[in-house]
Amino acid sequence: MLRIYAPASSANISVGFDTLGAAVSPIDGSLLGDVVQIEAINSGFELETAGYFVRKLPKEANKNIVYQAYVLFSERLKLKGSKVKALRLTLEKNMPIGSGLGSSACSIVAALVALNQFHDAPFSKMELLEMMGELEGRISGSVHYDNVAPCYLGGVQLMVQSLGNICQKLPFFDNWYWVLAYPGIEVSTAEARAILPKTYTRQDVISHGRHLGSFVHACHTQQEALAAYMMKDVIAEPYREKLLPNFSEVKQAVRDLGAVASGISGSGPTMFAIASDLSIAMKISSYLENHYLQNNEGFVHICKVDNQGARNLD
Ligand SMILES: Nc1ncnc2c1ncn2[C@@H]1O[C@H](COP(=O)(O)OP(=O)(O)OP(=O)(O)O)[C@@H](O)[C@H]1O
Ligand SMILES: N[C@@H](CCO)C(=O)O
Repeated sequence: MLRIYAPASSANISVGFDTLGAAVSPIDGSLLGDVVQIEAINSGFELETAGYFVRKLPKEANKNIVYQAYVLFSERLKLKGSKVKALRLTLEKNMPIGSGLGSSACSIVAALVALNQFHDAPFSKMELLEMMGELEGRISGSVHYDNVAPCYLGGVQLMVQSLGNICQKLPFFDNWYWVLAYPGIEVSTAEARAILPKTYTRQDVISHGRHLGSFVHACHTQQEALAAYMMKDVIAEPYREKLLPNFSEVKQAVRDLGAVASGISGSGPTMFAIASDLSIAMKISSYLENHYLQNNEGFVHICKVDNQGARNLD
């Protein structure tokens, strides 16, 4: 029996819409992600579901993205001249849906990594990642890798999507704490994408290029202050902030508490704030608990970048 854990991720990092994403793990050692278990059975295929957020999943099994991952994996395996084994998949759905923490990515990545290992790795990393992107595209309406890539491979990933590589790992700042606050409400990624403009002004395009280029340069040259300063979003945040409760007020407050950067995690409603010091991260965490959470499904975690990505639990 195999048990694969796939961690939460924070896409965009303000400055890299659809092109940057970080895998994250709570510093208290708790697991923030989905788990997929796979075991051999005598014949056919079975899907079981468990976990706190299972009640939020579609009732029809074939709408569960884990089922679709199984179908896609089987089709691709057939193209390689092999057949899928008889197996039972169990999804432990620990991640809230529509959270901005890459919930569907966690399920997709855990399922495909488990299926690949169970069949003795017929697919390369990039082949598997391409399938992950396809499945993520079915959910959000367009293929984007900024959750699945870090969730699968760990670290902060830049989507290069060229010359045989979907992504490459960026050097980052080991001392940065990510305070992630999920308010407990749902924002659909597809809807949060639909409200974005179809075109941007030349000024926005120039600003975006300058911010992203400078951010990547700052990561490579380890200029922490420059990287934090460049974490500005002209593509999504101005149009999405209305989907988040009191976003601009809360953003200002976490800045006043010492966050070096803050913004929307993925398509929201989770907010992230970055602190280079644990005591500041703790102050921000308690502020967000008291001022950003909307109900008792919400939570705040102080995290660091998870450099491992998807992994075996046993
Ligand atoms: N295993 C699964 N996990 C999460 N969502 C699933 C799963 N299977 C099917 N879905 C459906 O996919 C959609 C996920 O929506 P959406 O992309 O907004 O959420 P998300 O992946 O949780 O977003 P985010 O990346 O912001 O966390 C929902 O309609 C949900 O019912
Ligand atoms: N880059 C995607 C991430 C979705 O989690 C978006 O912002 O729509």
